[in-house]
Amino acid sequence: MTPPAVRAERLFRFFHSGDEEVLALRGVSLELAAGEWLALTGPSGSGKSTLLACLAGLDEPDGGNVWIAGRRITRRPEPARARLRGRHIGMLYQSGNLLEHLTVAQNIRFARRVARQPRDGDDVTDRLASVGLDGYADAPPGELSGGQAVRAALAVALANDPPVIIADEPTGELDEVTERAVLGLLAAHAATGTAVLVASHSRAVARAAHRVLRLRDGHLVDPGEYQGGR
Ligand SMILES: Nc1ncnc2c1ncn2[C@@H]1O[C@H](COP(=O)(O)OP(=O)(O)OP(=O)(O)O)[C@@H](O)[C@H]1O
Repeated sequence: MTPPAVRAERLFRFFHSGDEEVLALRGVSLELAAGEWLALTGPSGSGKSTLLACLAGLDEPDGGNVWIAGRRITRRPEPARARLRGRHIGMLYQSGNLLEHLTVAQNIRFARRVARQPRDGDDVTDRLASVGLDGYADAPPGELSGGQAVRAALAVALANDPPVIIADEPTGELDEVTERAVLGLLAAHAATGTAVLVASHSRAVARAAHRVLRLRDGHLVDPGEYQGGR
């Protein structure tokens, strides 16, 4: 049987802030199948970013484990986590994952280098066309509009052709029309078998996703109450 694209089992994460202990995740378990698009919602501070960081191996949970395509990414040294992330996960952030001193095309090629992808897939023309950015290969990120920057960031996140996309509030700064276009791109990727996990406050994201999970105070609220439509 094919393992889930993402599986998390009883994740705990604590932070110390002065004398206080913050329980950012309190036993979160979830599964995401290939081709499934999951929206993660919840109030500010409920643990969404912490959960995404633990799933992507950017942060190590204090308890529990995460498997990406059947491979455990937790309890491993950072280089091993980075290798798994490079091979299996595309990360998309609100603040963008573009290096300002490189052009859009150079950003994509650099992301492929980091993920140890072969050079023969370095032609970025198709990649830019697939996110609606034909003709922007030589543009520096600083000259892109907000919507174009998110599209470019998506092309960078997809540079390693990952089976899993993890996005933290990717449309937070976009107008409705541009947000819809970006959600359309994510939907298209889910339709080709990519697992998509998007943390967002946006109702449009929750409406577009196949399934909605809601975090509150570091744990998932009864999912039955929050099923979203396709
Ligand atoms: N590095 C850290 N050190 C201390 N506390 C932290 C750290 N990272 C997160 N927290 C705390 O953990 C809790 C969850 O934070 P997190 O950023 O995951 O929430 P969030 O749901 O993503 O919020 P938002 O929607 O505002 O981005 C918060 O109480 C936050 O203050």
